[in-house]
Amino acid sequence: MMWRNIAGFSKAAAAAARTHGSRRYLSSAIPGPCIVHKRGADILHDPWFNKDTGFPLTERDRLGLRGLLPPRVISFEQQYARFIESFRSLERNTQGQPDNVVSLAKWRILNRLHDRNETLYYRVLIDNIKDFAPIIYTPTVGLVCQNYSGLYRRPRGMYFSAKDKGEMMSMIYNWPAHQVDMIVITDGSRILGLGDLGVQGIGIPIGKLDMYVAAAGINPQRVLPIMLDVGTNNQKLLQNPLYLGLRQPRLEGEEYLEIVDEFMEAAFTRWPKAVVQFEDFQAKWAFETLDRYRKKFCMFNDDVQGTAGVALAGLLGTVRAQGRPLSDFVNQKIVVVGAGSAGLGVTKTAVQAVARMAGISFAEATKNFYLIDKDGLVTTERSKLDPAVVPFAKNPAEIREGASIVEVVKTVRPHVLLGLSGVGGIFTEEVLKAMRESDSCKPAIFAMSNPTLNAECTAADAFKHAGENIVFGSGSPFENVQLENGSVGHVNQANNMYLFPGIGLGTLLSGARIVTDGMLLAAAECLASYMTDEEVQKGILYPSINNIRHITAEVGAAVLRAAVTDDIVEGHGDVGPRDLSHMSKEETVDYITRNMWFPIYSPLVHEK
Ligand SMILES: NC(=O)c1ccc[n+]([C@@H]2O[C@H](COP(=O)([O-])OP(=O)(O)OC[C@H]3O[C@@H](n4cnc5c(N)ncnc54)[C@H](O)[C@@H]3O)[C@@H](O)[C@H]2O)c1
Ligand SMILES: O=C(O)C[C@H](O)C(=O)O
Ligand SMILES: [Mg+2]
Repeated sequence: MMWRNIAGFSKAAAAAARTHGSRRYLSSAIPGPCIVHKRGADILHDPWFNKDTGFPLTERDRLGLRGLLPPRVISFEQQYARFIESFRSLERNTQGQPDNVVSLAKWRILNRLHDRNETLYYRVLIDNIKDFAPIIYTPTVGLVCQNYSGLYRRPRGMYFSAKDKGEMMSMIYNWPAHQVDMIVITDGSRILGLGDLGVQGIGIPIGKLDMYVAAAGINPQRVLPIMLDVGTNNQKLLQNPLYLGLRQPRLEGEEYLEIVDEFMEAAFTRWPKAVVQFEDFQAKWAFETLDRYRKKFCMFNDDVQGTAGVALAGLLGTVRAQGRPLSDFVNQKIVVVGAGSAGLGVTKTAVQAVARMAGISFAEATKNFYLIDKDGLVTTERSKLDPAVVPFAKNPAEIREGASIVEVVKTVRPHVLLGLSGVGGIFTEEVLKAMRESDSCKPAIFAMSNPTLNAECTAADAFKHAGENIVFGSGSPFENVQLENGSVGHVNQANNMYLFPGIGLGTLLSGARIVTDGMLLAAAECLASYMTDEEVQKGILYPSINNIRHITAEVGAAVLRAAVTDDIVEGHGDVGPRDLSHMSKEETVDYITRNMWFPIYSPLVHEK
């Protein structure tokens, strides 16, 4: 495995490395120079520029590095092989140890490389994305956030706290990069299904931006993870002497919004062309901030909008998996468990799709959708109904208010059971067995909550109890399941990682100043049509993560073209709006691909 990667290594470098930052190569194999304003040891301590033992002798002379490194120059390929070898040896040495211990050990070795040499780090990440995504992203990133105060060694990203009120406009200039393209921001209030983790939630923007670099080829010098620390309501953290965030309850109401407003103004004042992704905000603030900013700033909420697109692609895939035409989507009965930022985002988007396909009103299109929250089935009988769920509340004459998941499944016999509740194991044996009576010939079960222990069920249990003919998706990765009938039960990772990198990149390269519904729908449709009928009929709804750069280029192109249709593109760099609007679909994909950063060592040129 390792050697296959390394064998493909230099060819991939020549083919994929067309640009490094904004600098174009003279030929596809020769990297353009990279300007550095430091010299000597300062370069070795800067992960953006550091090449460790890889600095050629001439560069060591030019940059004042001679004598600061062991004499032998080690090639990038050798450094790569050395890292992979130490990773494999860590795997061997930790065999038999508890999963959490092994996962954190793997995260640490990758994180150390990240802190030391970003070029090598991103290269090993891109080439081994299937193995490494579960470490730097979901599910291990959840464990990292839970243990962040103990794991903390060096800062990464920026921290804006409630104590910084009035200072943010100047603070934002403390960030060392002149250009920032992608910002991922959280307030730590709903980290995966792990709840309020306060300042420790910074791991999520870091992991998401690592995926931006790996999947979308955003230059790592132009990404910015942001933690908005407005306090925490997590008592355990407040009592932990090692906790690194503000020791106060979360700000609420106007006080809270003033902090977010100030950050948004500061960020867009310094980088007017950046794209901001909101991530893991508790539902009330996820919806409120989306409403507040989406017409004013170039932003989107990944949990609400990215998840909705990935789920819609999965739902359309399940119709194809049944061997039915896509138009049959309007007849699918869908039970959604979880009515928070993700569950509501998914339900609303799926209902809109039904309304569009069937040519009926939104209200009529809700007929086949059943929404369940912590108090059971949501009906109009519920007292203090949250306005956001009102459109989906059922008539209690159909099924009683507060009906349990199993009751709803037994009564409705849904085609799809989709979980976004954050509660591990609530698709119990009884619930899964009830899905055997589904009206679908290929019932679908999506246990989308993260991380792994919060999934509504495991893949193995789903195939065991609901039947071997099901289609299965989960937010966190699970191994495929060997079925008793000799075939393989395919596990789909129904995770917004398939869309957010393309949404961000397509938006950035279009120069659009907002993210429209049309752009988001185009992203979902692109993902939905990515798989062949043959694959979908085998239960494979999403592509392999190994193809993530290709998927992202396609999704990015779809997003950009939708922005052209919406007439909101302003262009990017030398490419103006007219150029964008004249590009064919293939040219758009090519334009997106050429703008992806690829990690190789560029000659460093010192400038004062
Ligand atoms: N796979 C993905 O791409 C993806 C994307 C976004 C969110 N998620 C996951 O979805 C989960 C929920 O995220 P969110 O932002 O919507 O959270 P949220 O807190 O906004 O919503 C959770 C919802 O689940 C309901 N719920 C709680 N306990 C329940 C129970 N026992 N039975 C039924 N419903 C119950 C709550 O009432 C609420 O409506 C998290 O685990 C998150 O990691 C996954
Ligand atoms: O972070 C993920 O893996 C997906 C999603 O954004 C989540 O909040 O669970
Ligand atoms: Mg999220």
